[in-house]
Amino acid sequence: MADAAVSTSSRNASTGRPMSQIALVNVGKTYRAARREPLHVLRGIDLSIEAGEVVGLVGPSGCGKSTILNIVAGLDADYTGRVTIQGRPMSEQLDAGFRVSYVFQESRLLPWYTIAQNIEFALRAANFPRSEWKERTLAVLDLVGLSRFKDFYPGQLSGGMQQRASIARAFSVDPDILLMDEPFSALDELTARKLRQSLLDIWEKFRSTILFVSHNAYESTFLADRIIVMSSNPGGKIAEEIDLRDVPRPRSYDDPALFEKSKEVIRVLDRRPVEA
Ligand SMILES: Nc1ncnc2c1ncn2[C@@H]1O[C@H](COP(=O)(O)OP(=O)(O)OP(=O)(O)O)[C@@H](O)[C@H]1O
Repeated sequence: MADAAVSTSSRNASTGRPMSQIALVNVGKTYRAARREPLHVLRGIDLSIEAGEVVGLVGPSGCGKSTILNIVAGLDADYTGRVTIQGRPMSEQLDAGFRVSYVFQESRLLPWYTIAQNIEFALRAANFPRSEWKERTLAVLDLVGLSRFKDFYPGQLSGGMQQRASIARAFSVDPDILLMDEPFSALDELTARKLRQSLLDIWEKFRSTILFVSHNAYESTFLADRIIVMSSNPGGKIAEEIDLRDVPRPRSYDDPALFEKSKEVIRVLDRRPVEA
């Protein structure tokens, strides 16, 4: 809609890129398969994520978290309702060059390319000039501690290293929106902690809008400004929002305030009152 067009004043101060507020309005999703009852996964979902905000989606298995990410990524266009980025239809914004990176639970690297070539592939797809590829590739591999492995093929790396490479690939294009589906769940806790911190360091610098899915209450509270807890009811309704904007950054896993918020997430997931 022209009246909601992105103006030059609404730009990210660090990157100069347009701001990327995401809104889902009355979004519904039904999976239909032959000889099966339709599965209504999402119904009436209203969700707004401010530009530069980090929002976590948590909820029981099968409640529709990945479905929401797929819709926001533009991978699933078969839904009802409206999804906008900065007030304009998402599909239009993606066509106009909004950069969305998606980190999945598994690395999804192209096995016939080296790690560096995988990242260059993403840079080419995002229209970065070839002259920038080498520097960007090395910079992101350095962030995830994989510089030495740039010429290795995915099959020559451990699962955790492959996942770090996929995170580097996502960061390489300076995404306006970063979507992550349990990105650290396959990693050992120490590596996961390092990568969460790297993610937040990059976010502090570039302020991408981040929407992630996690099953880990501590991870979610460490990363997020807000956590959206979804319920398992068939409508996939949003059960509660937990606000962490009052927990200062940089955060520490030892911060009692963070621990309290984690307990709150678990309480909502568990639907049990907090013990006095
Ligand atoms: N392509 C598909 N076709 C049919 N049903 C699907 C499809 N993708 C997902 N579903 C179903 O939709 C529901 C929601 O799936 P989704 O992956 O969004 O859940 P989730 O909350 O991310 O789950 P998890 O935490 O286990 O990853 C599940 O019951 C799933 O089986």
